[in-house]
Amino acid sequence: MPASTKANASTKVVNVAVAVIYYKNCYLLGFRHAAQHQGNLYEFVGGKIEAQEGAERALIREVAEETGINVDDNLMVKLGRIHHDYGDKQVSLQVYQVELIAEQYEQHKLAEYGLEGQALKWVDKRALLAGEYPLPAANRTILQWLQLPPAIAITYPLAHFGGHTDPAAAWLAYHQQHLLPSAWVYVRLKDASVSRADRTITQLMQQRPDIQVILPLTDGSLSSAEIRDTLTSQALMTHPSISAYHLTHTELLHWQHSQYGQTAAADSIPAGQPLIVSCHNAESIAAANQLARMRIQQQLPPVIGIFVSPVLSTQTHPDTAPLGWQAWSALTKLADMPVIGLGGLSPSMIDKAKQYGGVSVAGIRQFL
Ligand SMILES: Nc1nc2c([nH]c(=O)n2[C@@H]2O[C@H](COP(=O)(O)OP(=O)(O)OP(=O)(O)O)[C@@H](O)[C@H]2O)c(=O)[nH]1
Repeated sequence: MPASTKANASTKVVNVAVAVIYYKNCYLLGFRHAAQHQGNLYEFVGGKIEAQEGAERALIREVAEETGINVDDNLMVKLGRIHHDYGDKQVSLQVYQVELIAEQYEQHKLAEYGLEGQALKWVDKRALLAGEYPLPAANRTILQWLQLPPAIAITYPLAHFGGHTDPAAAWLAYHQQHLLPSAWVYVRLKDASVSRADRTITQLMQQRPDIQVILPLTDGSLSSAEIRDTLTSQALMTHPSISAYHLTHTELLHWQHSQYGQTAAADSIPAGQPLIVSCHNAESIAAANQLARMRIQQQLPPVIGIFVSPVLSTQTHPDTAPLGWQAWSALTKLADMPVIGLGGLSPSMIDKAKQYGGVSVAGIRQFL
């Protein structure tokens, strides 16, 4: 690095394109030379975005320069953007997932060194996510993003079982039977009392210890501080099956506009888990980006995804006009975190969602 750049090292933000290259469960890592910034650590392939160069072009160039893999025609799905201050250097990472085709993987799977002499390694996703390969601190958020599955189930409302003498028992029996093995499930029981909902969710997690639960922070009308004050609720919040807390669009905007100021409002969002947020428009995506930046700055578990909805029309919200794939795609470009499609979708639409800029699809009927 030239001396003139060093003088501004702490203030200048370096824009970096990062490629999470994978084939099935194999992920490509490079190893940073000891003399490099964040040296002696693994990294995803990538490098600085040149002036006048977009992130995707930079990524194609860097991948070709560093590995010889031509990803010009590969589908790139944006995962998000991370601003990280290393103290000696500030970086803004624009992170994309790049899925190789079998032929590309076969051609490059035995390469031990890249074109710049750096060591390369294909690693198993499970070991990568378990932290077996030390990466720069900014990459912690990327590993959390990569936990998101391609499909997320959302539970039926209690009213769906209204014809039963004990709707909560029927809700429990149905979901216990129908959730797929190891499913991620956003558990909504907003039409039950909070204590009843929390008891039922706890029972579901006991009966199905394989599932990963996304837990609503509130019942949608009260602040998080006012609910979950029973022992059951407190135990629920820290249950090992909880993968993320969920904030609604309204809660997100409330957080942003809080009369107490953003720091106090942020304190009302529990620190312990990653967050998933619902967004319907550019305004709420901007708020989600703001929340995500704050979580990273405060070294709290990040915002791992946003539901952007409704993509298509749904039976549950027949009066809400759907965004349609094009408008949905335009919204995904604004997000600094992975986007999950919701509204009128089925698990088989994951490839279409990826083409339009999302990483996962979610829903009720087709997912249970
Ligand atoms: N390529 C890559 N860079 C990363 C990752 N995570 C991360 O924080 N970075 C940071 O992003 C910057 C990437 O810059 P770079 O690779 O083009 O440049 P460098 O600092 O290694 O070398 P240079 O300044 O001599 O060109 C570095 O500061 C690096 O620490 C990652 O996963 N891949």
